[in-house]
Amino acid sequence: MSHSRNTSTASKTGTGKHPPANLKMAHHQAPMRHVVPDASDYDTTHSIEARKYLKTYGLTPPGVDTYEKQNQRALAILNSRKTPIEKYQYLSVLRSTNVHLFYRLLAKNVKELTPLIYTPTVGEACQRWSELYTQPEGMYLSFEDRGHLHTVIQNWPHHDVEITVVTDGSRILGLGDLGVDGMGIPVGKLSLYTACAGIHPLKTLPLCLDLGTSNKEKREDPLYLGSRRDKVTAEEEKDFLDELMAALTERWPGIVIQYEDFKNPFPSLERYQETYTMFNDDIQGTGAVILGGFINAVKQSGVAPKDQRAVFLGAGSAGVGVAKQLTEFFMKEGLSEEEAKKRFWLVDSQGLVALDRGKLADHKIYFARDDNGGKQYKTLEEVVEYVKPTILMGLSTIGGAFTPKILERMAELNDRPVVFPLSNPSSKSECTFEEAIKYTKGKCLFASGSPFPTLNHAGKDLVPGQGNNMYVFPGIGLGAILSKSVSVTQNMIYASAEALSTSLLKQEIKDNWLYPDIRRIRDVSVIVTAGVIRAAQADRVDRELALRHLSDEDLEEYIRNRMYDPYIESEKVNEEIRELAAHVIGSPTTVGGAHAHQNGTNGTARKSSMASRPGTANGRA
Ligand SMILES: NC(=O)C1=CN([C@@H]2O[C@H](COP(=O)(O)OP(=O)(O)OC[C@H]3O[C@@H](n4cnc5c(N)ncnc54)[C@H](O)[C@@H]3O)[C@@H](O)[C@H]2O)C=CC1
Ligand SMILES: CC(=O)C(=O)O
Ligand SMILES: [Mg+2]
Repeated sequence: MSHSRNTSTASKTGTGKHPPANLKMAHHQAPMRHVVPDASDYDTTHSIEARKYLKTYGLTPPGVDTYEKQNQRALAILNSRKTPIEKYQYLSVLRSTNVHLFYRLLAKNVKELTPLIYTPTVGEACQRWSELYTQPEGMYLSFEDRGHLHTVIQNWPHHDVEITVVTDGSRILGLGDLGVDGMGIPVGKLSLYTACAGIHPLKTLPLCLDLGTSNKEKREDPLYLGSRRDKVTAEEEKDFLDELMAALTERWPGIVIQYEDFKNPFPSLERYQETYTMFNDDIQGTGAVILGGFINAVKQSGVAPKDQRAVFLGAGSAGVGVAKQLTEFFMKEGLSEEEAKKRFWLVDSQGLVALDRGKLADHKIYFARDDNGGKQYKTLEEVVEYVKPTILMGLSTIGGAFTPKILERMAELNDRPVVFPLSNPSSKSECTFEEAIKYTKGKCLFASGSPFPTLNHAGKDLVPGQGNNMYVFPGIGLGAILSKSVSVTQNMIYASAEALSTSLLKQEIKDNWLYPDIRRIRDVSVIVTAGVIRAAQADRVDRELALRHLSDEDLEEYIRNRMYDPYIESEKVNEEIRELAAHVIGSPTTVGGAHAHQNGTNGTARKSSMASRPGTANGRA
């Protein structure tokens, strides 16, 4: 697993200017490490002297790879795997056996690989987690562990965790309650934290809570690896989470905690958001990412906020989270709160959410309509006819719910209808990009939760936007970590959306994109992180006060320099050898008792190819 028992190369020996005392060598003594190698120590790019130093010499084939060759081999193996789930499995093995190679590969192929480690493939991986389980990739805490969570958490082998993504598996994407099989989500989200925001992989903790499952099929599946109990009550969950939050922050006081894919996450957000450095990705991250794209959509559609009419299919955590975030935007654009919230019509499995419909869940009341004249609108089609929306959002988990008829109607009603089918994975998307383009005759402003391929329409290549919280959560988390925020405020969330909306290049704007190219995600995450840090400062929740005095440019540079880079990480072992060699008088190139060889093209002075490149966002509009 990527979180192997041994600490990283860096933490074993230190990477500061002076080698630790126990590694200082007397004359003629060979430098050597007296620790068990960890998985990435077997990297085939390591030089011969590095292998001797790491005591992995003879344990890998004798040839020394270049990064390029190694990438090529890994890609060829990946491409030879036929199905997405087989590719997912190969990538999981790679992350466990050579974490830096995994992230080098991901960095170079982020657009191609993200759908394999994240939505949509992670959905199937979760559905089949117990069937396919081969290796530990995170931490599981069970309801039976209550009272002892603090002790169990001590078993996590890494001492410096900065961020955790925690789920109880009760609403995994649009796939329902998958119990502990939901572990794929924290693993996938944290891989994106590392790839997109450069949080060191060993500082991330994927966490899955086994609080039982309401999924009978799982409970009766002989291979299922969770407890067979039904879902615990809301009260029991609350007590468990109270203990969890205390235990996590006791072991790692600065930890940022991201809640993910809980069936009803509103109570925990309300309970912890001011006390802990936490946020809920499905409510807040999704709200922010959709606002970020929506700000750009408004510019293109030219419809003023007061004239917008938004119909949402789905009134759960994501639906309400997005509607709340857009409400805040409308208010900043000059509408009163009452006027702003009246721009929204939410539809759930019972139809239009209206006050006179009967008892409503607490989180739906804010947007419940009181102007429906006693009439209940049961279907989306009826609501579209009644509201005549400018915006159609899908956060319902119902694949295909945006029917050809509804899409055609949106195009009749608007010059540029906003159509965002945001449910995941692809099978749950309310429509495909192809359907949206076909039935709106290419008029719609489109973003989907899961990726769809580029299309040619009327002789023009159209690129679908991906309205997925992956554009913001890495920056929200990194911003909270670097600013050492005591909490994640609403202004920090809003700032992530605004920053995202400004991250497009001139060409991307010219091409009518709503979101930046995913291949630039690290640059985008720097911009989002900077926005989040500035908001933390404005709210005075930051504790890294020195950052307040940095110019915007210096702040971005500061962020870049703190991002994990898998190339630099792999070079650390060479750095250590150089430092040690400098202390071995008369044998600067003699390591492990053997004569040193040159390490091919992987020169130790190699510059990062990912981060630390100031000015990469120069073309930004
Ligand atoms: N694109 C993105 O970044 C994100 C997408 N999502 C997706 O949004 C979807 C919903 O997530 P949550 O809101 O957290 O789930 P949730 O379970 O809290 O809400 C689902 C909502 O859909 C409604 N619904 C269910 N069946 C329906 C039907 N037949 N007709 C109309 N409405 C129906 C439910 O009544 C509920 O209001 C999921 O598919 C999830 O993957 C969630 C977070 C982020
Ligand atoms: C993207 C995401 O967080 C979800 O679908 O739940
Ligand atoms: Mg989610």
